[in-house]
Amino acid sequence: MSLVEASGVSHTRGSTTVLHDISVELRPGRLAVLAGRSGSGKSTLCHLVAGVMTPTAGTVRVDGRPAHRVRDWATVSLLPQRLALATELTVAENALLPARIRRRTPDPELLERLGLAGIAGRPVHQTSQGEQQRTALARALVLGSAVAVLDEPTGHQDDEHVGMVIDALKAAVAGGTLVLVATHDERIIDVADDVLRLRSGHIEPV
Ligand SMILES: Nc1ncnc2c1ncn2[C@@H]1O[C@H](COP(=O)(O)OP(=O)(O)OP(=O)(O)O)[C@@H](O)[C@H]1O
Repeated sequence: MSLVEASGVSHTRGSTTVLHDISVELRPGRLAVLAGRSGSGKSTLCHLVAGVMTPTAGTVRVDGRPAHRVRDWATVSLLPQRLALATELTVAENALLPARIRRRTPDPELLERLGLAGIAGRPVHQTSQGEQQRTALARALVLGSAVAVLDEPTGHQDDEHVGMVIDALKAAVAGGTLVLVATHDERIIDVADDVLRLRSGHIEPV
């Protein structure tokens, strides 16, 4: 059964149509990659699946509901390119916030897995960009959401930390999450279950 279903989706930003008639179905427990050059429409499609934008035409459904109506982190979480962390709060406070709000016990290994355990108590404004990106990634994974939408999760990571990020993605998939990653990082594309290639807003035929 598909968890994310986009049907006939087109999207216009300003005066430009940036996605053209996209139809895809994605199942739970998969690592799905949106690959494509800069400007091909990856972030836009991520935002539509995460429900923070609504398509100009067509429908995006998550678990049978219009994506923009979901608004529940346990159903769809998002790692945006602009991380939207609370910089006065600590790494752990940011990463674990969704669990705290829902009174859920977070996976005790999550911060360790992402190399954040040693800086868990440090305010985010005293951390590097790569650390901040992994903090926002932990926040997207902490609830074991049905769908985790991750926009360029390795954009600020060195090789060692790319390995950690990939391990965290695999752990989420093993737990049943549909992980949807926008990336041009071949190291993630290599381990993906499904690869959707975007070119100028069109899905390329496989
Ligand atoms: N706020 C905006 N207003 C108008 N056009 C936009 C806006 N944001 C993005 N676009 C345009 O939409 C198209 C798709 O952008 P998008 O950010 O989805 O691409 P992307 O594949 O994620 O790129 P990148 O890898 O650089 O993040 C691009 O042509 C871009 O110029």
